Amino acid sequence: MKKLIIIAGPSGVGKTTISRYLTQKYNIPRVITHTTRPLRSGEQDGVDYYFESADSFRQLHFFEHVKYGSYQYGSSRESLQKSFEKSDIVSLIVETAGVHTYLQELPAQAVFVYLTVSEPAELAQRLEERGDTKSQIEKRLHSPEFKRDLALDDDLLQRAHIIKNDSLDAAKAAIDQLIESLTNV
Ligand SMILES: Nc1nc2c(ncn2[C@@H]2O[C@H](COP(=O)(O)OP(=O)(O)O)[C@@H](O)[C@H]2O)c(=O)[nH]1
Ligand SMILES: Nc1ncnc2c1ncn2[C@@H]1O[C@H](COP(=O)(O)OP(=O)(O)O)[C@@H](O)[C@H]1O
Repeated sequence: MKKLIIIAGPSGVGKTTISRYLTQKYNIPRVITHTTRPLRSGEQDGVDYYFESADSFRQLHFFEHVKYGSYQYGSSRESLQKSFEKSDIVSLIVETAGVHTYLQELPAQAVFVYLTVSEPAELAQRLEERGDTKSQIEKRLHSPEFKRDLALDDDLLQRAHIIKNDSLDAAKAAIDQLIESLTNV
């Protein structure tokens, strides 16, 4: 059975870090999604996202898409298929509306991982260390989407594997356990 590990959580919590760990340790590819937001320093088109214009974004075939902050984000059917051609287990980073869509549309395949931290105030510092500018951080932290993704509704809470990422080593150990449980069935 194919499995889609859906990773969600607020900005700076470690979604990208954990998905990279899955690729490095388990060869689990990430479904590359599409966005109209500009590249951050260090990001690459086709690796971190497919960076789109408003026009090119409109022409894609989306499984689901959302507006987050000032930009559009979406996962295309093509990208999902491409990842499943490489591996039976793939990961996908989406915000919580996207999680709802996948849990509804692919209930048997979707494995939902929600990352948290004990001190949300630490997230701003992580974003700063990542190299986000002060104005990007301010905008993000004040967006309604960021505030919403600090917690889960009851529906999502029931389906979530909640992993605390205060310590990266502890989070990786929790992910290791999850992967073991998926590959032992
Ligand atoms: N629903 C949905 N959300 C996405 C998709 N791609 C990225 N996101 C979410 O968009 C939000 C903003 O992503 P990004 O600008 O990279 O910021 P970051 O969370 O600080 O790394 C994050 O919560 C992502 O999970 C997508 O294809 N669909
Ligand atoms: N447990 C942790 N403790 C401290 N810093 C972390 C931890 N996990 C990730 N980071 C760092 O925090 C920053 C944000 O992580 P990232 O994976 O980009 O978050 P997200 O994709 O959820 O926005 C990165 O610089 C990353 O190296």
